[in-house]
Amino acid sequence: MSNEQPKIPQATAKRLPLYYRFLKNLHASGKQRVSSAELSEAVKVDPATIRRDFSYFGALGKKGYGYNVNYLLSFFRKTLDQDEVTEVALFGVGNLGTAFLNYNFSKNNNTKIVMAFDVDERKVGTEVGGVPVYHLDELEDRLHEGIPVAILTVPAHVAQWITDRLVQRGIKGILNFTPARLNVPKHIRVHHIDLAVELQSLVYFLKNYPLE
Ligand SMILES: NC(=O)c1ccc[n+]([C@@H]2O[C@H](COP(=O)([O-])OP(=O)(O)OC[C@H]3O[C@@H](n4cnc5c(N)ncnc54)[C@H](O)[C@@H]3O)[C@@H](O)[C@H]2O)c1
Repeated sequence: MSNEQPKIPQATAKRLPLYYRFLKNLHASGKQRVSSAELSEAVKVDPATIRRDFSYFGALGKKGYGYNVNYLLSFFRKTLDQDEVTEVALFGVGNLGTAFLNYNFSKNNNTKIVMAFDVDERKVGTEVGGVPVYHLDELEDRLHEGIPVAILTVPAHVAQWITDRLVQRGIKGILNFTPARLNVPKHIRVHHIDLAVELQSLVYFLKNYPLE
């Protein structure tokens, strides 16, 4: 993100990709403006929050007019660095890893998995979803400074070992799908994703906070 951008709260920043995707579709269908009520319906965020979020972007909706789609899109593009692709490396081309490589975040065009690593000789040297799979032994040679993010879809028992090597190589962020809790220096950001926890949480909310 460029330094000229105003600082926006983290909660707002998290909603940006949601807004961005919806506005891109609106733009593609030829719409010039959108109301906070329409946006709210589409992205499931309440209109008051949308108005507050958008005020950080310098977009003040006009009564009876709504927001200018082009203005918002160009703001989001700059803020999300859509023009600058962040390259990502993936570790572990198994069930989960293969699915990610085939998907390759095509809807979210500012990130791209550019290489993958595995130790299985049947996978090394192949391409999955157009992404080359290298042997883990090649990590230090292949992983260069231009790749700040890694996705871990390896067995849990090798996760910390690979993480230590990634840290040595200057990685900045790790998306961890393994159940292992990773130890990293303070300046490295780890996001842990656990589908079981997400599912449990959904079931809990269904039971305790039924909608309508
Ligand atoms: N977070 C979640 O919600 C969630 C859901 C399912 C699975 N998982 C976890 O994700 C991970 C992957 O699951 P999966 O079902 O794809 O497993 P998998 O066994 O299908 O795939 C693991 C892959 O890692 C490779 N591998 C093994 N050791 C390696 C190493 N040292 N370096 C690089 N690659 C190595 C294997 O060859 C294999 O291709 C596991 O840790 C699993 O517990 C997480």
